[in-house]
Amino acid sequence: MSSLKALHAQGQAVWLDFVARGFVEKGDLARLVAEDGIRGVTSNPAIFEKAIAGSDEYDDAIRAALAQGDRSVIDLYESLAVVDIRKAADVLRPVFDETGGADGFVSLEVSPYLALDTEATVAEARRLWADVDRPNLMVKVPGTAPGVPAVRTLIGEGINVNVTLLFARRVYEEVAEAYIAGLEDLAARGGDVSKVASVASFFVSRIDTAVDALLAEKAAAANDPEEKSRIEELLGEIAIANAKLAYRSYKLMIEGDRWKALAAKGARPQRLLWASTGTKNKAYSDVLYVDELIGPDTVNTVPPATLDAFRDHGTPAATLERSVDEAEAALATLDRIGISLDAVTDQLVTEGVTLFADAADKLLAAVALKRATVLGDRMNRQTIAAEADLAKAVSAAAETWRANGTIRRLWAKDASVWTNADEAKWLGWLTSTADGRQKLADYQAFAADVKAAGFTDVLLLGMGGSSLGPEVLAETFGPQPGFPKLRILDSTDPAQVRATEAAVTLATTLIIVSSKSGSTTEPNVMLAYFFDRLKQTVGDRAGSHVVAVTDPGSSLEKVAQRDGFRRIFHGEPTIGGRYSVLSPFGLVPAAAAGIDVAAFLDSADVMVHACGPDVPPAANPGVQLGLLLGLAARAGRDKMTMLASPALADFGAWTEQLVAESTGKNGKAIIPVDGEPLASPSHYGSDRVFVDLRLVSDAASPHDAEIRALEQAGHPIVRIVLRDRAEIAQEFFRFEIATAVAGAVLGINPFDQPDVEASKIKTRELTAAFEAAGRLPAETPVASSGSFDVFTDPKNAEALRAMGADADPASWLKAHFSRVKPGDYVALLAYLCRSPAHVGTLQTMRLAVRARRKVATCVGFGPRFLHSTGQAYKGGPDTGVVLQITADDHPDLPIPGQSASFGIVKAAQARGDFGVLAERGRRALRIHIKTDVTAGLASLAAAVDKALS
Ligand SMILES: O=P(O)(O)OC[C@H]1O[C@](O)(CO)[C@@H](O)[C@@H]1O
Ligand SMILES: O=C[C@H](O)[C@H](O)COP(=O)(O)O
Repeated sequence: MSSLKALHAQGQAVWLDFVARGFVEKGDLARLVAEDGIRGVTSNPAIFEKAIAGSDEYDDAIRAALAQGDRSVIDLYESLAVVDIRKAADVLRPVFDETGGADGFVSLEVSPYLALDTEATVAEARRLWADVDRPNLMVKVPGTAPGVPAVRTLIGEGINVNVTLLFARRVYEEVAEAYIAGLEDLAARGGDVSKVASVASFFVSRIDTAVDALLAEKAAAANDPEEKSRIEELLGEIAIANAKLAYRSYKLMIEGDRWKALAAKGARPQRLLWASTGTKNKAYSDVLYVDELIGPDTVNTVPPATLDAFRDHGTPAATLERSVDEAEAALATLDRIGISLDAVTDQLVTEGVTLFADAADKLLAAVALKRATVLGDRMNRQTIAAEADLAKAVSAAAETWRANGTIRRLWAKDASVWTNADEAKWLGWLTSTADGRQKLADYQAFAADVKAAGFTDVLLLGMGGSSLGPEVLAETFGPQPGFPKLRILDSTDPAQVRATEAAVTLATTLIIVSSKSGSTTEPNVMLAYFFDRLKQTVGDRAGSHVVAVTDPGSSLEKVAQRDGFRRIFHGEPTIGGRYSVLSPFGLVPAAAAGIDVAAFLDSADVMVHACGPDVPPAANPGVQLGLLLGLAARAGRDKMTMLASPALADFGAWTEQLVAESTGKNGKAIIPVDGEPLASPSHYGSDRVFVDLRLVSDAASPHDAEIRALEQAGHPIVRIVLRDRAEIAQEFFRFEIATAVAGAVLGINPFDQPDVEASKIKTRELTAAFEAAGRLPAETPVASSGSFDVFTDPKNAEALRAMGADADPASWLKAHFSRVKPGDYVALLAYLCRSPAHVGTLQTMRLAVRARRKVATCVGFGPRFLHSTGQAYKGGPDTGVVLQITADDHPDLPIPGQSASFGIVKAAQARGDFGVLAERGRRALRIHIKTDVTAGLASLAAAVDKALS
C-alpha cells in the first residue's frame, strides 16, 4: 500500500493543497486520487495567484470569456477559478459519492478583502456556493473575529465550510462552537444536518516560522547555557504541540452532549484539517508536519512537494495523540520564557489576511494585464512618462493605496478616502453605466421617438456638467444620419443666444433643458426665452418640443409638468453635475442625437472595468492617472495641459470643469489648461503636466516628435490613444476616477464647489439691486479711453498704481501683466459671444502671454466658465492673474417675464465673479470694451501684446 494510502488507514484523509488548470485537465489530479488516495483539494488566493499569474495556461480561457463580452477583472478571475474548482470537484465526485459525502471536497476561498466583514463574507460565500454549484464544494471562510459568526450562518444554511487561517486553539474552539450552533440552527429549521460538512483548517508551519524567530532571539540573549539549551529545544516543536492540543479540544468537543445530540441526527464532526504543512525551514524534515500529526478523523492538506516527499519517505504511524503531555509542557515553557503564543497567533491571523490579500492583489493585477492584452486597442491605451522622482512618488503612492485597499474603499464610498465630509453622498457616478443599461430600452425608445417626430435640431440648454458632456458628444460624434443635429447653448450673452437661435429651425427643434438643481439661473432664463419663441412658432405644441433632464422634485420638474413637456428624465441625486455625463445628463442628449447608447455604455464600461475596485493601483489606469496628477500638483506641476487630436478637441472643455471644480479649493488646485496650442519646451515653465489624447490614426504626426521633446525636457506626459473617436466614452470614466483619486491625494473634497456659490450670491445681490432700481449699481472706472474702461477693486488698484498704472488703460495692462511670475497662470475671462472670431483673438492674446511670460494660459467665456474653471480661479491657489473682459451688449435681449435682460444678467454675473476674486485678494483687472465688440477685442489683443513687451 502506498504510504499515502496508509494514512487513510490511520483515519486521516490526505488532501492536496494545490490546483491549476492544466493539472486538472491533463488528468494529474485524477491520477493522484487513484494512485495515492487523495481525497480532497484546497486552494487559496496564493495558489491561484501562482496558477494564473505565473503561467499562460489561462490565456485561452480569458480570450474566450472576453469574446463573449467584456467584464470586470474580478468576474474574469472568478470565472477561471470557478471552472477549476468545478473540474476538480468533478474529479473528486466519486470519492464524495463513495464515502456518502464524508470526503472528496474541493475548497474555494472567499475574497480575502472581506475577511473583516461578516455580512460581505456571508454574501460572497453564498454566491460562490451557487456559482460553483457542486455538493462537494467547501467555501473557505477565514477564522477572524468577523469570520466566526459567518461560519455559523453559512452552516445554518447548509453550506459546507472550510474555516481557514486558524492558529489559536481558543479561536478553533469558537469555530467548533459556531459549527455546532450552525447545525443546531439548520436542524431547528428542519434541514438535514447529515448533508453538511466542515473542516477547521489549523495552520501549522507558519507558527514554527514565527515562534522559532522569537526563540532564536531569546536563545541569543540567554546567559545561562542551560536556559539557552531549554529554549533551543523548543525550536520546531511549538506548531506541532499547539496542533496536538487543538486535537485534544476536538476530542472533548465530540464527547459533549450538544455534539452527541447532533451526531444522533447524522451530523458529521467538523474535522481538524492540518494546513500550512509544507516545511518552511529547510533544516527540518520535509515531512515533519505530516509525520507528527497523524490521527483519526483528521485531514492533512499538503502541497505537491510534501506529497511527493511523504510518498517517498513518510512514516504513516499514529502520532497525533502521542506525547500530548510533552506538548503541554513545551507550551508552558514557551510561556515561561516570555513568548506569548496568543500574541503570535493573533499576529499570524492578521498577517495571514494580509498575505492572502497581497496574493489577491498580485493575481488581480495579472488578470487585469491579461484582460488589457486581450482587449488590445478596444481599451484606450494609457502610458505615463515622468521623471524619476515623480515616477517614484507615484509608485510609492500606488503601493500605499494597494496596501490600504484605498481603491476598494473609494468604490465602497468611504468618505475617509477624502476629507470625511459628505463625499459618500456623491459617488453615484461609479455605477452610472449599470444604471444606464437598465434604462437602455427607454433611451432607445426616446431616440426612436425623436427620429420619428422629424426634429432637425436638438438644442440643449444647460451649464457646466449639464452641458459640457453633451457638447463633447455633439462635437466628437457629429451629426448622425436620420437624427437631428445636437447643439448646446450655455451662455447668457445676447449675441450668443441670438446666434444659436439663428442656427436652428425652431419649428423642428427639440429643446433639452438640463439642470440637476433646476434652479440654475442660465438654463432657466434660456428656457424662458426659447419656450416663448417656441410658443410664437408652434403655439400650443411648445411643450411637446421640450424635454427636461433634472433631479427628482426640482423646480424645473414642476415647470416641465406645468408646461406639458414631451418628456422628463430624472437625474441621479447622488451624482454631481460634473460627474454626470454617463448618467441621463449625457445619455438623453446622446439618444436624441442618434448616438448608439448601448455601444456608448459598452465603451465606457471597458474603462469602468479597468478602473474597478478589484484592479490594484499599479494596474488601474484611473488610479495611475489620478496619482500622477495629484502628486505632480503637490510637487508644483499643477497645470494639467490638455492636448488632443482635432476630432477629440472638445474633450478638454469637459475635463476642465471636472478637474478644476473638483480640485480647485482650499488654496489647492490642478489648473486645467485647455486649447493652448502645443509648442517647444522653451515655452513652458516647470509647472506642467501634459495629457495627450490621440486617435491612433493621428499617432505618427509631427505632433509626436514635439511631445517627445517635452518628455525629454522633463515634463510628465500622459499619452492616451483611442482607436476610434467613439471610444471617448472610456475617457469620461477614466478622468472621473482620476479626479477623485487626485482629490484624495490633495486632501480635498472633490465633490463640492464652495466658491461657485459665493459668486452666485454676489450675482443675486446685483440682480436684486437691478430689480429694485431698474439699473445695476454704478461703477467708476480706474482708467478710461475711447475704447476701454478699466475696472478693478481698491486693493488691486493701489498695487497697480504703485507699479505705474495711470490714466491710460494701457498702463494698467502693463502693470497687471508685470505681476505675472513663474508658476502663475493667466486667465483671460471674456463675457462675450463665443464666436470663432472671438475665440481666435483670445487665442492670439494667450499665445502672446505665454511667449513673453512663459506661463500657462487659460481662456474662458463667461458665464460658461463660472460653472467650470471658475471654482478653481476663486478657490484654488493664489497663482492666477485674471484679465476679465466685458462689453456692452448692443442690442440686448429681453428675457420674457423678467425685468432683467440677458445683458443685465451677464453683467451681474461678471461683476459678481469679479467681486469674489477681489475679495479673495486675487490679481484681477477688468477691461470693458466700449466699441464694437469684435473690433474692440482685436484692439485689446494688440494692447495686451504691447503691454507684455
Ligand atoms: O445642473 P445644474 O444644477 O443646473 O448645475 C450646473 C452647474 O452648476 C454648478 O453647480 C456650479 O457651477 C456645476 O457644478 C454644475 O455642473
Ligand atoms: O488550506 C490551505 C492553506 O491555505 C495552506 O495550507 C496554507 O499554507 P502555507 O502556510 O504554506 O501558505
